[in-house]
Amino acid sequence: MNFPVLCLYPDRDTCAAELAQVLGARLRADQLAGGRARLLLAGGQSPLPLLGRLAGEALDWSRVDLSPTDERWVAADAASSNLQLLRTALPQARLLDPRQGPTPEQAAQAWGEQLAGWLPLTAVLLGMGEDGHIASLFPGMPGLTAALADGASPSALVGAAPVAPQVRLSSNLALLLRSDWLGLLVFGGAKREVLEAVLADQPETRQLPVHALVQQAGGRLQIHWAP
Ligand SMILES: O=C1O[C@H](COP(=O)(O)O)[C@@H](O)[C@H](O)[C@H]1O
Repeated sequence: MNFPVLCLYPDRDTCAAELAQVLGARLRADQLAGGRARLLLAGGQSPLPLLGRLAGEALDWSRVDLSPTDERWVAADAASSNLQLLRTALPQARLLDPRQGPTPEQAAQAWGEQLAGWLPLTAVLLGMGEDGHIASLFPGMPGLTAALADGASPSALVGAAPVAPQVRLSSNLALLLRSDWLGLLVFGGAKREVLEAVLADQPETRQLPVHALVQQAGGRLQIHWAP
């Protein structure tokens, strides 16, 4: 396996500023090439310092297609909605709501089909939980093996979180990997310990979704970490 690229920063603001520039440059390049830029961003807390800075990048946001990497099955405007997080920070982007159907299964199917039409993506920025989950692919959840399978068709699925809101929608790993730029944003000491164990291929980490990400993406993955 080629090792992921590790980018270590002294603090979260420095990390966010650097990432905003990197992502802005990627999105601009696809727009200058005459197309639309296509971006998937993690939800949760970690992207917060990044999003405001990203909004300040000189881009034609109306030509950026944006979707969360995963979503909680809550109202689109709920405080815990990943879409709401993105909509608040980047209102001018063309946002794709993962709620593309009346049930989680129907929504995941239709959302996955729309995302598959965006491939290859310009950039994907993932987050990670302390339990080693990425997007809404949680350790031990039903359907995890298929969701992480190398060579699966890019799609979306219904995920199951151990904490509320438990019903999730998530891109599968194959879809997340179909990106010209792939990053993992990780803050804090506890998550760093998880990552170091994964990078050392310690046996107890081999069932973790982030382990599958590291193994399958290898040197294409950039890990951005700050305390
Ligand atoms: O539930 C989720 O968790 C992860 C990690 O979130 P964080 O708050 O610890 O940064 C996130 O990447 C994912 O998109 C989200 O739905």
